[in-house]
Amino acid sequence: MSTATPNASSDVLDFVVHKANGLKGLVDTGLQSLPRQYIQPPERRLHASQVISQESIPIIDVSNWDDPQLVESIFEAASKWGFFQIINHGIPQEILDHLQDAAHGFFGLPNEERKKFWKGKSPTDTVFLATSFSPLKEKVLEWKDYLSFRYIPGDEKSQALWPSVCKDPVLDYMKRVEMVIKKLLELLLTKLNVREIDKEKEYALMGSLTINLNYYPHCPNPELVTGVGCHSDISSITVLLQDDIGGLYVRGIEEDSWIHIPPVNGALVINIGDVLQIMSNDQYKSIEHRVVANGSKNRVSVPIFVNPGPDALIGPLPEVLETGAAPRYKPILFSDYFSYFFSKGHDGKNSINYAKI
Ligand SMILES: COc1cc(/C=C/C(=O)SCCNC(=O)CCNC(=O)[C@H](O)C(C)(C)COP(=O)(O)OP(=O)(O)OC[C@H]2O[C@@H](n3cnc4c(N)ncnc43)[C@H](O)[C@@H]2OP(=O)(O)O)ccc1O
Ligand SMILES: O=C(O)CCC(=O)C(=O)O
Ligand SMILES: [Fe+2]
Repeated sequence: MSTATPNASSDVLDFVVHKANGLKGLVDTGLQSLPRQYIQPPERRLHASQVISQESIPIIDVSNWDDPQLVESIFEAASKWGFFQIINHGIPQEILDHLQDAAHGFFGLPNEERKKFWKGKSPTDTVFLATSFSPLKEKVLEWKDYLSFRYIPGDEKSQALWPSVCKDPVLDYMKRVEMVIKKLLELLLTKLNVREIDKEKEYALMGSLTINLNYYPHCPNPELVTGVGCHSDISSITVLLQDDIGGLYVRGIEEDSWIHIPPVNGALVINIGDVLQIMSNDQYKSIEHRVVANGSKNRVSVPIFVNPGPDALIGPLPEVLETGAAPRYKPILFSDYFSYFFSKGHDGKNSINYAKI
């Protein structure tokens, strides 16, 4: 059944957020032109002149985790770019393909089926469907819906309530990717003089895993909107699977320059988040990135936010300060940082100032 496209600004917010139709529901009304609610001011759009093609972020082969050169390559990429792609990580292509199919499968469900999982209505708090970033707090909405899962290994009771179209693909992926996350964190921490990740450090680095299925529907005027605005992640690291459409840009070293992260079949994009920048006292960089919308294709991407547990206290690691370096951040409770992050629209790298001394 088709529904009329809402047009007044308040109708759009009501239809998309309060009536739980999401952006996908809006696009499915047969949207011909862009509602005002989604039009970004010019200074928040990415212009072709800002994109540089001479630079690229590293692609790192991780087939041998014990290779001494690997730790150096990861250290360099995490310190300089804050972003890199990994290949030959051992997760079968079939598992990655099923995950992307699951994202399309969920967002292809009838509106009434998707709505059952809307934030605040979902049958379990370990999965919810949402839109944009902080839709009641931001000035302009982002061109994105997402289905978010909190992954707790062995939590079969709540996982039984996950949408059946994506439950198994998400769980199969999570079981395989956990080892990759642990290896990456081990290598990153080795270069910070941490010899062993004990239980306390493990909780601070990866005490909570969130996996999102992001859905960016095709857009009638992609140049006027933003898929995801300029931001850095708050995670320790983020592990992202993107499809073959492209659209993810990372801030370059030159003033106001942006570098495209090209889709590489089977690769995972890894980025350092604010938590690891803070723990490393700025040795590692959590770099701003953004996503542009596409005029003809529906893009999916699947980030895993490797986050601290909510009551972890985050600050520069003692091992990092052993050199006598002055701490640049004060200890913060991760749950406070999380709430602060979502209390406003995306605003580049400003969130980390919350923790700065
Ligand atoms: C997305 O880009 C990201 C994400 C990240 C994330 C990293 C992560 O680790 S988690 C990813 C999943 N996201 C979340 O878990 C955050 C979800 N939001 C919240 O938990 C809360 O909104 C809050 C941040 C704690 C703020 O709470 P509060 O101020 O009390 O506001 P609420 O009561 O929750 O909301 C009011 C009202 O709005 C509805 N609502 C809020 N957000 C959304 C949304 N995105 N979509 C749809 N609806 C939303 C909410 O349900 C309430 O509705 P009522 O009908 O009950 O009034 C890292 C980097 C990135 O770029
Ligand atoms: O969709 C993407 O490529 C990246 C999304 C992202 O940056 C995020 O969800 O934090
Ligand atoms: Fe991000």
